[in-house]
Amino acid sequence: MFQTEITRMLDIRHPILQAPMAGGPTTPDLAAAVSNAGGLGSIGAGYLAPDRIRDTIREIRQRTDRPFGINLFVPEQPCTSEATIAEMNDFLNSFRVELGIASNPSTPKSAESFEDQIRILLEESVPVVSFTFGMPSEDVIQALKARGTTVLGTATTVEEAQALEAAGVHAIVAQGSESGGHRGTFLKDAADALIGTMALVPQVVEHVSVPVVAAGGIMDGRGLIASLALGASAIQMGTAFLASPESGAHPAYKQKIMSSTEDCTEVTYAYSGKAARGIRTKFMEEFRNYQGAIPPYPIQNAMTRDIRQTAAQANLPEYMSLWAGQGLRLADDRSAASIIDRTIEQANDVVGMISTLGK
Ligand SMILES: Cc1cc2nc3c(=O)[nH]c(=O)nc-3n(C[C@H](O)[C@H](O)[C@H](O)COP(=O)(O)O)c2cc1C
Repeated sequence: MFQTEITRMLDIRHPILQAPMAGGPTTPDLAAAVSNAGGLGSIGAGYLAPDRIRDTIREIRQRTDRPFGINLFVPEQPCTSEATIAEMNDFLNSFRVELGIASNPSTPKSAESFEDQIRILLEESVPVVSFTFGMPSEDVIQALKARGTTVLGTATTVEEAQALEAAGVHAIVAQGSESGGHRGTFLKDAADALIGTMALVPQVVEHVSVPVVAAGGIMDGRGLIASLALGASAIQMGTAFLASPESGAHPAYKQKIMSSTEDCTEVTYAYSGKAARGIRTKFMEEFRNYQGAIPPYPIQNAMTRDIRQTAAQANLPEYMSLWAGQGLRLADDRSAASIIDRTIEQANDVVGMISTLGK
């Protein structure tokens, strides 16, 4: 048993958080399986409409009576010109031709209402709420706390961790640059905040007094013990769960996870306008030739949605966003519960091995 500040704070058996992964991978089945196995299951709800969030929370509650988390994107105020959007649309039309979809002259609706999403979380008294892409207002944090919710923020630098602590979060997810998915960076350019987990975690631990959760490239019990040694109170694993049967990731995406190598991921702005790490695709490669500016998140995300959705329907992973971290070669397709069990077993073995060192 590894008891830490986080296991006590979240009332979980193991210091393992399953990363919220918006866009489909995190299903009620996955979150509940992780929570039932003693970790903290969670749902990436950033793209979900408020009613869908409510339904999802209820579906999780039908499957577990253990704590679980819901994650939201802190909204941004994107600013771009009509000319940038038009130029991007022209470029994207070449992909649309390849996929046989009609050209898309208008910018689709880009984001759910954050206020309405928060209202549902307050009404449902969700056990844990986490945020990425920024800091919610102190009013939001206080309102959640008043409902008994534990609030987590995501930091990619020490400064972001300090800002989140000052805003009142209970704990901080330190997201190293190995991480799959979008960078949570919000106080500087994401390209200037690519700090690896091993360097980031102890620096954040030194500079904040709330517990720290290590994320990025952690795939098993070795990563758990390494993170605890760096001062983290828990780990958050995303890629490790992507190919599990409970994950809602597209079958072609799971297949790519299971067959890829550790050097095939890269950080791209192509799909969403925000830095994110994923398996290299034809879509990403063709963006290397793009000379214009990429509209910021969430505009670019909305502009590429039809391409990603059509590609998923046609089973064409080369046009899909295949977010994954650098540890993906250690991913396996076992059940979420067995991933948790094996992580703890392996962590115990590592502790045994370490205790023999120096004897
Ligand atoms: C497919 C995918 C989607 C993600 N979506 C979110 C999200 O919606 N919210 C969030 O806070 N983090 C998101 N992340 C990042 C994770 O929270 C976490 O930082 C990351 O998975 C840790 O690195 P790992 O993938 O190497 O385990 C996502 C990661 C992946 C792989």
